[in-house]
Amino acid sequence: MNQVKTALTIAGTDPSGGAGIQADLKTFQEREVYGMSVITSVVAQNTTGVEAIEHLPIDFIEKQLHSIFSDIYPDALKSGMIATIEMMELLADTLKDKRIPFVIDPVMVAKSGDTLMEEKSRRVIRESLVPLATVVTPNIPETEILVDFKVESYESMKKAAKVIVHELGSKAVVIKGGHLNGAATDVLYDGKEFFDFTAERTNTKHTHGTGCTFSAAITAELAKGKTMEEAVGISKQFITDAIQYSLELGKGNGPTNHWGYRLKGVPSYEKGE
Ligand SMILES: Nc1ncnc2c1ncn2[C@@H]1O[C@H](COP(=O)(O)OP(=O)(O)O)[C@@H](O)[C@H]1O
Ligand SMILES: Cc1ncc(COP(=O)(O)O)c(N)n1
Repeated sequence: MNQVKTALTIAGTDPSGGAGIQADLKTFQEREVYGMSVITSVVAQNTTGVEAIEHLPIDFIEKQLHSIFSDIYPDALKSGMIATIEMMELLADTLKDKRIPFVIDPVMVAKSGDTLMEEKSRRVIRESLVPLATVVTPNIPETEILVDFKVESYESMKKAAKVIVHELGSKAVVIKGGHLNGAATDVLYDGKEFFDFTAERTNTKHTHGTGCTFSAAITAELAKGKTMEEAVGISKQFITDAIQYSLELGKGNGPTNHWGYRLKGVPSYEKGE
């Protein structure tokens, strides 16, 4: 039997199941890697927004990390909601000598507009975590905070990508164009070359958890040993299908559909429409 690959997510929770740890674990399962999780913050949220946030004590996050790394060593890991400077420092300290792919989704603000990362931590992530990343996956507003200039066009995405790799020190970056108009184009830069990943924009408000799902898919593919270009390509297709078949659940912005890719080519009456 082939040895199963393992992936770890270090992030906050979403009890409604569309974003955060829950989205990551569903994605790991769909991408056929064994999923593990370390919870940083427990978030009372749903498709309409965030009601309350409780950060776990820092020594308890440390204990969870110890439980993982002393037992089932992951083949790749990702971080999502890392709200405080103490959490960033703990993570940096834990990961600095570990030679496994590390995907950072620099989650700052939820789609609902609620803050998920303390204001004062937003700049600290640049110095503490980004230099350790194999790849960072910011959306446009997060990119603007990382690079300190406006990103409103494809050319400025490329300029920001260069800053994130050459000045902030990440090995690679994928800047997600979900927040711009027109086609959904993401730009991967690996320090040498640019690669574009473009998909038709789906006209839907049900995009809760898109960033989490996309970065979890990249993590799973890197765990399997795919190259960065392959991992991003597979994950782009995965998230495009998940958005195309997103779910009208809840009263706000519904979640993406983690098994969307399985519905392609399936007659509509079997899709439950
Ligand atoms: N309406 C859409 N149709 C197709 N792809 C989309 C749409 N919105 C976002 N995407 C894609 O989903 C992924 C996540 O991007 P984005 O929504 O910008 O992240 P975040 O959740 O961090 O804000 C990217 O690949 C982006 O291009
Ligand atoms: C715990 C947690 N992590 C991340 C997001 C961002 O998800 P999105 O911006 O796609 O709603 C979220 N809502 N909750």
